[in-house]
Amino acid sequence: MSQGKIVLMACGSFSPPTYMHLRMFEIAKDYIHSLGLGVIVGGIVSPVHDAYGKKDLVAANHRIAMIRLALRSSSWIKVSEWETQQSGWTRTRASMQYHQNTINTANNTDPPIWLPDDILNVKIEDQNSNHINGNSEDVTVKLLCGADLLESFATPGLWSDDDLEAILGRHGIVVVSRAGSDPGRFIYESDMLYKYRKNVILVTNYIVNEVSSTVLRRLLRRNESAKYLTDDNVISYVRQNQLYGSKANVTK
Ligand SMILES: Nc1ncnc2c1ncn2[C@@H]1O[C@H](COP(=O)(O)OP(=O)(O)OP(=O)(O)O)[C@@H](O)[C@H]1O
Ligand SMILES: NC(=O)c1ccc[n+]([C@@H]2O[C@H](COP(=O)(O)O)[C@@H](O)[C@H]2O)c1
Repeated sequence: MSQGKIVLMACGSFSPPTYMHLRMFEIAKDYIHSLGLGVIVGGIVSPVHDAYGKKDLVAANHRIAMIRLALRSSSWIKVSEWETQQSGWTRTRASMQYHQNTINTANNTDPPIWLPDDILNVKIEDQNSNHINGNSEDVTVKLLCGADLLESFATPGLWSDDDLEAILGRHGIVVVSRAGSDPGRFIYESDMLYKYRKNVILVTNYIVNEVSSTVLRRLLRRNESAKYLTDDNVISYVRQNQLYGSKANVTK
């Protein structure tokens, strides 16, 4: 069953970005194409606003610069600065709607499509909010996430039921497995996820890789080597700017 044109959107801190943050786009794209579940026409990395306030969240300008460095070799994944430019934290549902509306308003041409970066910088008030599911040629923005983010749906008070209904019902999500997670069981045990299970694409990552931003930050602040866990340019950027307690003169 084809679901038409899809843009994958990953939200998170990306503080700093790791290879796995980008690898999950490739794994998801291959899976969706191999099963004919849709046509991936783009990928968006949407870093969270500074006001999200998570521990070790460095300023958005640094996180965006690092994501750009890590994405230099990608032809289809782009960073969106939009969330970071709002006056505060934006709920994921609103961000997905904004990006979907923007893409569909600006771009109803044949794939491969992509938008110039400046289109992603428009304010939400400028958007036509009635665009969702209006045209069969429209792009659907789906949330791309690891199984831990899916499991956060059950954290009391973190996600509203309305938002989950919209994300699952109108957009859909693509979940990449992580070590120790059982997303299939998690979906079965959640009434909300079970109701919308046909809009949840579960992707098994057989090449398990548990690199995380936490692991990278630990290595960097201890001035140990973080090489081959993220792009060399990201590591250099971290050291040059002495982020996460790292030192500028370390070369490994
Ligand atoms: N190793 C991984 N495998 C699958 N998904 C991952 C992996 N690392 C991160 N992700 C996913 O990337 C997205 C962004 O995550 P986030 O920025 O919180 O990264 P993180 O590395 O888990 O961060 P931190 O260690 O700071 O909590 C989330 O959907 C998360 O599930
Ligand atoms: N209600 C919501 O929309 C909601 C709740 C919690 C986290 N999130 C998003 O999930 C991501 C979580 O990132 P971390 O895993 O780095 O904390 C962020 O992009 C954040 O905005 C959204």
